[in-house]
Amino acid sequence: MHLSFAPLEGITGYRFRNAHARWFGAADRYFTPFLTPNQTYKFTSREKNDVLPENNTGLTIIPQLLTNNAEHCLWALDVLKNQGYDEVNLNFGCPSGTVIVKRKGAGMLTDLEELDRFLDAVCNGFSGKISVKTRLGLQSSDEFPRILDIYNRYPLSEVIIHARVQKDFYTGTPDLEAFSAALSACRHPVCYNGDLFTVSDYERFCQTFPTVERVMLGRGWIANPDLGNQIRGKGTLDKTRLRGFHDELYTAYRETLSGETPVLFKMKELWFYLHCLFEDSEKVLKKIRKAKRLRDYECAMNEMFDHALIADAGYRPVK
Ligand SMILES: Cc1cc2nc3c(=O)[nH]c(=O)nc-3n(C[C@H](O)[C@H](O)[C@H](O)COP(=O)(O)O)c2cc1C
Repeated sequence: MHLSFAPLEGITGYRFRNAHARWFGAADRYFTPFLTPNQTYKFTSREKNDVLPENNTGLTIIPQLLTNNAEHCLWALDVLKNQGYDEVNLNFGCPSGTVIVKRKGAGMLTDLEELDRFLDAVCNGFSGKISVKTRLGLQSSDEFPRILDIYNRYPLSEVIIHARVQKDFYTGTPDLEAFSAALSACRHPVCYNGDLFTVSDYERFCQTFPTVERVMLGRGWIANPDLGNQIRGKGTLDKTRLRGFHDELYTAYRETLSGETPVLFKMKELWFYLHCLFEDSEKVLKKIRKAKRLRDYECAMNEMFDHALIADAGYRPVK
């Protein structure tokens, strides 16, 4: 099975990916959180840093773009190609309201003629590989057959399906029936994404879909950074490695972000997921979330590491 680390904006940037790979072994591929090419024809420094080859040494990285403008997209593909990336992923899945109103992300699924024109221009203008990460539709997965007809017209290297529709955001359960229909009808390699949080989730999925060779894991792999190894039957999560991972990431944020507030913000986001690994973590998580200074954070974080680890932990949303 090919395991891809899903992009989570604000979390799985280059510092996270490097620390993850060092302490838990690299994912087969890491997708970057979306970069947003626009009329400035410039990436922000955050975006530049995230794809800089020297910030991603030894990792297989697929940069992801969020745009509905073919010219901006082709510019970005060219810049990325010159940096050595011969494969780029297009985001047709972001459900956020501010993205949808601009007809980007899952908003690209609103007007299928526009989607067709966009893919036509981008696929004809770029010689590298293009994959898409998509939702099943906006309101209903009944929309997907028509969307897939369009994907099937272009030489995409992969279709990654987050088996939900836009209006679900991240709630409810993935629509496996619609995924199954998509799997049969798609002429490209298909990668499944959605709610594989534990080894048992993964095994159940493989039993249901024995022909699927690619899955993408997001929240579950962040909540349990050892999930990939556990899926491969060689995971041995222990606090030493987890602490090493934490400390490397914490140090990297302190060295590269200015001031305590952005560092605290990043660490709080990480613990939103990571606390799932620890027994009785709710109270300590609250302390982490309330920390206003790094020294408060360190106290709360040390207290968290005093808690026992849960053996078969998986991501669970905070109540
Ligand atoms: C906070 C957050 C940020 C995300 N950022 C991105 C992103 O930049 N690009 C993208 O394609 N998907 C993004 N996603 C969606 C994930 O990549 C993934 O599709 C989703 O979490 C479902 O997979 P999972 O159930 O394994 O987590 C984001 C999700 C969350 C919760």
